[in-house]
Amino acid sequence: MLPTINFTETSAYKYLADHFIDINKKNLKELFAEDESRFEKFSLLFEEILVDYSKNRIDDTTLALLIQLARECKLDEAIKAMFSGEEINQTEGRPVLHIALRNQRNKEILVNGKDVMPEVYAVLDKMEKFSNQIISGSWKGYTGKAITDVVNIGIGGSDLGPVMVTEALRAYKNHLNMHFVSNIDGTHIAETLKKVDPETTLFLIASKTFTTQETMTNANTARDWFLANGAKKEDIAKHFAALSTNAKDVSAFGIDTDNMFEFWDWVGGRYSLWSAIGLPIALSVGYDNFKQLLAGAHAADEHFENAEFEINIPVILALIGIWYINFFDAETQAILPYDQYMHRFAAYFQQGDMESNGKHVDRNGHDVTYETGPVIWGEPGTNGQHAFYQLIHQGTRIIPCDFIAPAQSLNPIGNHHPILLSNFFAQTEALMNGKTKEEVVAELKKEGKTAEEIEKLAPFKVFEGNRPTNSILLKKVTPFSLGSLIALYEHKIFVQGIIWNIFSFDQWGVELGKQLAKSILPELDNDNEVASHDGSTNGLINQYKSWR
Ligand SMILES: O=P(O)(O)OC[C@H]1O[C@@H](O)[C@H](O)[C@@H](O)[C@@H]1O
Repeated sequence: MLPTINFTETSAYKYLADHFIDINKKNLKELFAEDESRFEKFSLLFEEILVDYSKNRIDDTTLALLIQLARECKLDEAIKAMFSGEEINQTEGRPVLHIALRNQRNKEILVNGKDVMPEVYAVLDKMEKFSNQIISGSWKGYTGKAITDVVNIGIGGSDLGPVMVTEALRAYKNHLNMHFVSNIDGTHIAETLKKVDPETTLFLIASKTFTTQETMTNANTARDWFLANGAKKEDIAKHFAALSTNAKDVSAFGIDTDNMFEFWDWVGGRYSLWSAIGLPIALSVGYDNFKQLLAGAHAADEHFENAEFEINIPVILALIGIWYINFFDAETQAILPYDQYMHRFAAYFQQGDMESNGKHVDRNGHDVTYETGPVIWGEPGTNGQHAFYQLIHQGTRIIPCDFIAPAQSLNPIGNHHPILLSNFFAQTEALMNGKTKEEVVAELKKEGKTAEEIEKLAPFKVFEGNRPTNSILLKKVTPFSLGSLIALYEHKIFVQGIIWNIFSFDQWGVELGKQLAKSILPELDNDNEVASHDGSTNGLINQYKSWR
């Protein structure tokens, strides 16, 4: 059982509320001027990842109080509970053990008294064998040709993780063409099927439950297309595999359970890229790289489980997030990778964070009286700079940002990388220091503007600065470093959920829309006017019927 402490009733929270009044008067520039050792104090090096959190509106007292808050909320007990396989997903009656999927030290992890590691290793072995066969071409399609294209059909956690990682590790990929179909919109599968040949395509049907409407509809369409283009039912075994926890429905679909890669209900969908759901990753970059990804995540798990809170990256990042959300009223958090390969990283953690911590009921079943999970968003730099950074620099809202960049480029062409990184460094500096009126006036004078022009223009050119950022500098994006980075973010989400006293591993909020869609679908079968809903929904459905 997880602790159920209301963090706003802890003494640390009360001290933080007082301390906030002081910090809120200070700006980051002053904090740096006051303390020359901020960077040394407020940065952590883990493996080949440097996390600099010194450009945050914190000082020694803030951090000490935030850590006291974590202690009062019994974060240490919660971490132990997760790592030891307790049923911490209490609303679904399950443990939360993505850490077991990357456990590399042959340590037993017990679920209901049974060690899950032998099963985990058995599936990994099966993934290794299968991915080697597909990559080497020894696995043949129904006409004897090797597989050239892999189409992963899945949605949410059964899509976003593999998409994000295969893109982030594109520099490591082999000859296989990877495709991902998630949307129920027929366009997604139609456009994908135009690109592939049934004789050389492998379909992976990725669904934890094997009941998700979008995935099953897309899977049926793919199977129909396969059978309509020359293949026979018995050929399905060579071209369809399932990644699922639901063996019964997998075989009812017609997939041989030999081609089923299993995982378990203790793996949450949005934490499942480390499981059989990661098969497209193993296919795209090879099994050894997939194992490196797991190894990187495992290293981060060990850090999270064992490091003192003062030097624990997920704990520090989570607490700083709470500082902004619950004291500065920040509503969003931007994730800004300066790495084109990581272009889906923010989208991935949109699900990871928002589906985990978008909750308004605490672990006692009561409405919370404070804000919980932030809106997560972001795009890769420098694209974002030319689009939405205006609001980050000069808007009215505080938007804490994580800037992420690799020191070494996987495509070191000309001076692209130094230019990219000069922007990465410049942005956090600009956000922190801003530009004063005096600086603006001096600049305008230099440009030869008149006193009148200067007076008019100056207010618009002032940057107040004092805008907080974390900088995460990786030596290089490798399967190992990416695995670590993802796991650090996962654990950050866990820590925030513990402090907010919410359940981070269920997602009841996605069910209502699904239920209503199911009840509306039969109403769309005929042209009768609908009157069973509210006026707006009736009006929309009836207009749709008149236009289709
Ligand atoms: O893997 P499944 O069972 O098809 O589920 C896909 C997604 O379904 C969504 O409804 C859930 O909110 C996600 O968490 C999940 O990842």
